[in-house]
Amino acid sequence: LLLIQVRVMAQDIKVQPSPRQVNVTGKSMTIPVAFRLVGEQEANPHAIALLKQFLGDRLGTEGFPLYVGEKGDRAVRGAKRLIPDHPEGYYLSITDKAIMLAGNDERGTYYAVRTFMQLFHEGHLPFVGIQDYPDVRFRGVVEGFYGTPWSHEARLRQLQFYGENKLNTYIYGPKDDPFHSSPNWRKPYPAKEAARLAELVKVANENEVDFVWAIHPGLDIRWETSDRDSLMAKFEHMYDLGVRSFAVFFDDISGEGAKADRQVELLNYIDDHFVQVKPDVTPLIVCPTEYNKGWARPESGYLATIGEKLNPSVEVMWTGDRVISEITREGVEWIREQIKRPSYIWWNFPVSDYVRDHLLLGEVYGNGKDIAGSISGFVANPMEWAEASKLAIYCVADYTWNMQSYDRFRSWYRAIRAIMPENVEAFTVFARHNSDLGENVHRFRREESVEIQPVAERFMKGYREGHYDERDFLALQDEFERVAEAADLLLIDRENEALIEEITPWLHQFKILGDAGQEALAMIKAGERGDRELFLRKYNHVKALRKRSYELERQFNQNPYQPGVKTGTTVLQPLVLDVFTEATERFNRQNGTDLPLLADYSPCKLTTNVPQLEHLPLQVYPSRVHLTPLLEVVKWPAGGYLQLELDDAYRIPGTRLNFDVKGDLSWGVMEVSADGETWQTVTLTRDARGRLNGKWEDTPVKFVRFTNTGEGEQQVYLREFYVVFSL
Ligand SMILES: CNC(=O)C[C@@H]1[C@H](O)[C@H](O)[C@@H](CO)N1CCCc1ccc(F)cc1
Repeated sequence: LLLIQVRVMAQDIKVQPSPRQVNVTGKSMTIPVAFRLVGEQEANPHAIALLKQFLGDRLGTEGFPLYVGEKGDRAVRGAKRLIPDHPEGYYLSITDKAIMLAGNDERGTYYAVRTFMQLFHEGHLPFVGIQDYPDVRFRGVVEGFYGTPWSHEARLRQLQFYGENKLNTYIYGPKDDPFHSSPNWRKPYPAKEAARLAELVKVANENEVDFVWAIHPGLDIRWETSDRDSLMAKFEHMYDLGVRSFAVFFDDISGEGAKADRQVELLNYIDDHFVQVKPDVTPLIVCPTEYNKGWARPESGYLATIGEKLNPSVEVMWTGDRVISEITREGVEWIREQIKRPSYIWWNFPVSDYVRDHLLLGEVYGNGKDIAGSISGFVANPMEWAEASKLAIYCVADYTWNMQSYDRFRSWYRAIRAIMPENVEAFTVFARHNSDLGENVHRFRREESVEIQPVAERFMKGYREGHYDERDFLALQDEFERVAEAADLLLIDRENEALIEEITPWLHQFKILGDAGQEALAMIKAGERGDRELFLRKYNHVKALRKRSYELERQFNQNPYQPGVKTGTTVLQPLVLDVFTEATERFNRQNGTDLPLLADYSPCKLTTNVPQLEHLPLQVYPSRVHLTPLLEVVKWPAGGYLQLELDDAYRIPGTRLNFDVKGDLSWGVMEVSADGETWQTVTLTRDARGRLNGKWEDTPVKFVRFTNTGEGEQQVYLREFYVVFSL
């Protein structure tokens, strides 16, 4: 055995999550050609399986001694006092005599193996002593978002990823899975789905992950024994499939199902008659109806009831001060008082089901490093894009294992290297400019384009004042070039095809952004040189790119909430628009031309002869246009019409208007036209709330109009008027 003494420093120990206590001697050895495994019979079989898979045929009965086991096992009895006395803790030592991987429990041994695997570095193993254990007991992911549930394959990849990064919890609770929520929560899974769940449980066990099956009965549960028995039967069914961890979600419900004392009665029953009687089921988890401070009503006594009456062994989830919020020390201490136990954090990030046109690829930051003492768990609610969510999940793994050492940038950068090792630079550029949410209902925002933002701001200010710094111009040009390059490199990337498939629409949008940025900057130079022909070329190119961008928005990621594909919305997109507008206005002034601005470009124009509607602003989205509601009464004269002209011919999968009038609307007619000459009537049907709905699926049309064909003036409230259009 050649003991080449290669100097190894502590920082060379590249273990993620960061171990708590690492002692290096500064020396290392070449990797033994063979290892003699001691302890196979007693050690955690998943740890042994992982070792065998990793070391292959180098692991046998001859060679360098490798002791593996849990506290109390013969193979590691020498390390007894060195193993941290914490759940999932482990002691790892590598010396020139032997290697020892000793867990405080089975999972600790598994984590010792995971750390051991990361110590192999360029043909060497450092002589090291590590004592390590996690800050947070339950760490992982809750698949709890609205939208398309993850695929089976995506889930299998997730479980593998959690095993690699010492996450121990995956909670299955996709809002849109009918067998998780109403009405089919009462039904057993059909054979095919059942088999898939059983496979997930198996793979979760192999990766030392608790597969938690959650049920969401609150929308239609009846507080009587029949439904209680249905729920118990469903849990038994899941137990038979191998599930050993259970949750009940009472979030996003109202009415009967939201009553605290009824919920507590059911939860205590499940705890007493199922969880506590089974030999191997982990603590029951509940997501309360009042799951954030913003929604907590002290007068309702909801949280007080939970705190006082719910069995202490039941874990209670919490999203923080608001639905989407950073988790602070003050916040977790407040809720701990209310529920009389540490809270089990459900962190609503990187979930994007309320900003579906955005990808949230930014750093994980804003949560306290001093909250471990007041929480029992921390699970992240991810995006419907499983692979893209791994960036944030990786950082959550670092943060929850060792909070004090958590470094938001270092972790994020390592996440990128772990997920896209062959395209780190390109993916870093892409992730940097796809991290903020834009305006949203929860008012939750994230940093974006942090490095280039000050350059962009300083440049635009200088440009407007007539004296920008050429270095800023060049820095922006360089950034837009990197954007375009990154998009093309990632589009042909084959190392993580599942990820590229998820983000391809955004990569196309990113490429357009990179090109548009370069061309908008080129407009400035052409304008300065008085080169009209070049200016017009660049002008037309940017307009064409803008149109391409709109077309992508209407084609990809269509959903009823935030359809389309947004990228770089916080700094780069506004910069392109500002540069284009400023350069075009200057050109128009210098040349007496009237080149329209991009801002004028809208896929929809409104014309009307109803005075009050003349300047009505439109809320234009990639695939629908809303008229801004009016509070005052609209006097709609006979023959009065309102017309929307689209920029292209589209089908109309849906149109809705709500004039809030009691009587019928026989005086009005909705029509569509392809050419503005010949019109066809759209049949409108009134729904339960008095709204008129219609659609046009025949030949695509460019015009939609609503006319008062009656004899006299009508008085209406413009509550709602929108048109959804699709290619
Ligand atoms: C802990 N449970 C939740 O967070 C429930 C839901 C889903 O999990 C969803 O993924 C997440 C973020 O969008 N929550 C938002 C729900 C907000 C909302 C619900 C009803 C409203 F009326 C308004 C907002």
